[in-house]
Amino acid sequence: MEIRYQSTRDLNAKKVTASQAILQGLSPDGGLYVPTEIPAIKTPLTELAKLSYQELAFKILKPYLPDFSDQELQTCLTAAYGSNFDTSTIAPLTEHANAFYLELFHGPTIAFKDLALQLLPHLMTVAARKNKLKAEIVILTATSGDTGKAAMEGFADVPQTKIIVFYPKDGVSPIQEKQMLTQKGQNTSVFGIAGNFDQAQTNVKNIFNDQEFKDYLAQHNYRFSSANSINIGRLLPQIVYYFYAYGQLLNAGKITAGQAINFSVPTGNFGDILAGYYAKKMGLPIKKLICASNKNHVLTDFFNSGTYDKQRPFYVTSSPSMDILVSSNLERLLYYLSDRNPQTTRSLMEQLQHTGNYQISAAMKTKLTDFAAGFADENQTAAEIKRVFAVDGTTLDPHTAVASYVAQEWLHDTPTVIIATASPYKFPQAVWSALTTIPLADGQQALAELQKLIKLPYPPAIKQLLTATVKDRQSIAPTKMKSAIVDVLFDH
Ligand SMILES: N[C@@H](CCOP(=O)(O)O)C(=O)O
Repeated sequence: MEIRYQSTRDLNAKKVTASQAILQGLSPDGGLYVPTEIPAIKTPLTELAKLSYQELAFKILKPYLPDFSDQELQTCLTAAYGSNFDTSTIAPLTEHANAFYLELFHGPTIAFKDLALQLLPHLMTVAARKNKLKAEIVILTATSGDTGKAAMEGFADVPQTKIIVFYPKDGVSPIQEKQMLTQKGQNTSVFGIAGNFDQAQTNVKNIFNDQEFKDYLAQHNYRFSSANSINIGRLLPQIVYYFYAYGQLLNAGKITAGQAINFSVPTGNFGDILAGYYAKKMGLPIKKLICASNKNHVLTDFFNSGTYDKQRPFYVTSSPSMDILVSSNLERLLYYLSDRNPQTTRSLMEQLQHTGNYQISAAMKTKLTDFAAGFADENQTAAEIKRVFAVDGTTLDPHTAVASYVAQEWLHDTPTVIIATASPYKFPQAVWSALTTIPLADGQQALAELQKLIKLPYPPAIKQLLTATVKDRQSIAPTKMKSAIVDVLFDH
């Protein structure tokens, strides 16, 4: 049976094709699309290890995208993973300080989101053609720093699309903000909101579910989709690099085929680590998926207690992309923990919405053993940057440092891959202050000072940023997101 997609909350189990799920982004009932089955990988790991990133991506993604022809998928992959990455290996694995780091920051926006967002626009374009879609697709995106830029970069000037991004105006790094404010493309718009990421994400989801608004837009030939990991088309491409990391370990003789390894994943919206969970369910030998959080450790508490409680202070940290208290993709995990029970999933999500918390059953809790969890506070994050730098001069960004810190407990008896999600140049102030007590200038000077210290060449994204024209920041209240969308679409 070919894979189709159904909502985590769909009591009638209505199914859509992969291309329809990608176009819709979110299920109409507010749930998230999940595949009707997780396909087992049949090719031996030793064979997968011989493939290029593009070839591997084809093998992994093809069963999930049965309504894409081989030719269509190949074309999308060739366009997505080429000279837009600064290394032909796309996602190199390096070894430092007794651990392996999967470098996912070699794409055009120097964050791991590029691995999915360089592909999604191509998948979306094919999906629109396949479904004979005439409407213009409006990609609504909430970001805590990385997704927004990567999504705009991916969708810039893609025909039949407009992309509108909302970010917390005081909750991203200056470089992340500058990356977004220098984005080119007639179809891109970005707004800073006077609120946090959770408000941006909740409002985006509410707008998605506002039938009256959707009907109004439909009359004007617009429909919504998403570039966040709530869109299954954003999540699936992320499965690939878990297999790719494993292959690189095999090729380097660091493990033998079948040997189980850990992945430590800096986690906010739970999309990246959920892709690892899919990889494990497909047959990749993973011992623990280590969910690494920052000071906003709602997920650590959930894994350790079975209770999810978002009612707590929201901290702005040095790892802003993880400053999240409502972790969207956990909904998909709840669906699996409940043996794919949409009723249970819906009820837990409704509890979260109405009371701010929920507790999973003892039976669901027993299934959390695929995961381990921990967090690093601000001092621990800075100390980890300093520790790894002292070992061999490698500079971690604060998100990677969180995962690296949390991984230390797990890497003694099992090879452990730390997902390195961003370049340190996205967070010069945080990295600098972790490495030295000398005060750092603001703006471009900060980058130059950091480069002198860490001696890492600027990636192309940073070189471009130095001379790019910066647009004025448009700040709005979170309650004005809908009117901002209307302004963009109707050019008010
Ligand atoms: N960390 C993210 C937040 C959104 O996550 P996503 O994976 O759902 O797009 C960011 O950098 O914006």
